[in-house]
Amino acid sequence: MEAKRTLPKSARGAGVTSIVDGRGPQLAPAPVDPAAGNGHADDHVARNPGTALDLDVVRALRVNRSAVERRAATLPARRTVKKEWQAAWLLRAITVIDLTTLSGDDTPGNVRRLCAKARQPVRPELLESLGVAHLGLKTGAVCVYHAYVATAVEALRGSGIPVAAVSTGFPAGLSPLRERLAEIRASVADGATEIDTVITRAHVLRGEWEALYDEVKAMREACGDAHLKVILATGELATLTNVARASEVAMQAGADFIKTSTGKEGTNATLPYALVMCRGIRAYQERTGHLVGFKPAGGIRAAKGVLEFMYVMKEELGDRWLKPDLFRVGASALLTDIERQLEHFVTGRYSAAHRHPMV
Ligand SMILES: O=C[C@H](O)COP(=O)(O)O
Repeated sequence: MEAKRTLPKSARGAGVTSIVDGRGPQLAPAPVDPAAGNGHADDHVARNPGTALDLDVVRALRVNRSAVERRAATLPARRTVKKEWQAAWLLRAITVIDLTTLSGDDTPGNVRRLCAKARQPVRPELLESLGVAHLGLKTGAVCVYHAYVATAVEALRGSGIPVAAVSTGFPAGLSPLRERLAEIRASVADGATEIDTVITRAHVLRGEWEALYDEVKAMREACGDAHLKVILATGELATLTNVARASEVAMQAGADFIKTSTGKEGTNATLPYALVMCRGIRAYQERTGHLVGFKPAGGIRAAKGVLEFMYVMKEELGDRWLKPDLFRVGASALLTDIERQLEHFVTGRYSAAHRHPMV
């Protein structure tokens, strides 16, 4: 009979509470113990209250594109995780996925199936083989259009999985501000506890930082207790300096997370955008003491790809930013590849993607 592989004890283990720095060529395992931060309710940082708009800080930001691109190009080669450590990191990745469906042909049935997948992201027999069936692995959130918030809330009841809504005239965000704010309030009223909003890109392209600050601040107010993820649509902001400045303004205005993309831009999440935004988060924390989360989203479909974003988090912000309250990955199809990789780890064989349907 074929021997199945499992995770090493240290990657499974109760009591593993942080990702430990690897001294050798490999990273140490990511913790996959719920006590190490798989939970949602019990592991939240204090919210970023924002600050007054500080234009001196915003205007002083400049990004050297070629330096950032060089760093982004070397990062995946310098950091790799293999075999059982990779399986452990992929299990960790599942806990930060905002499992997303944002299609014109979404239906209540699709959304319910996606929610079932969020509750049980990996087939039970695979989790058994990996020795982690007891962990109650689930995704970070389910992310849908406002129209499906109530459906998702109902389907996820009792699971502890939050529902995130893309509100504010997603993806272009060009409807009148009062309508965008009303949409946020409606999503919160329907039970969304996380709101992903888009910004007016023209404010960034024209350097209208006060207008951007006021817009994000109004969105934060409309969210109430719901957490605000501000989508910058980085692929439409023209320069990395604009990405850095827009990140800073969004954080000053009270963003709980800054997020790269809607998934609908020509260029979505990339490592250079992630580097610039994570460095902005670090500088903001050093200056104000407030912690802001990061969410790369759009076009992240391969297990290898999500690991690269995790390396950025670990290198630029540290282990604290690898938990769901400060790190999410917005993705509609990534889970399929992660499950395939886990199956390969356990059985030595790849299965067809259609054996891991999302909906
Ligand atoms: O926020 C999430 C994105 O819209 C998902 O994009 P994706 O379909 O390319 O994974």
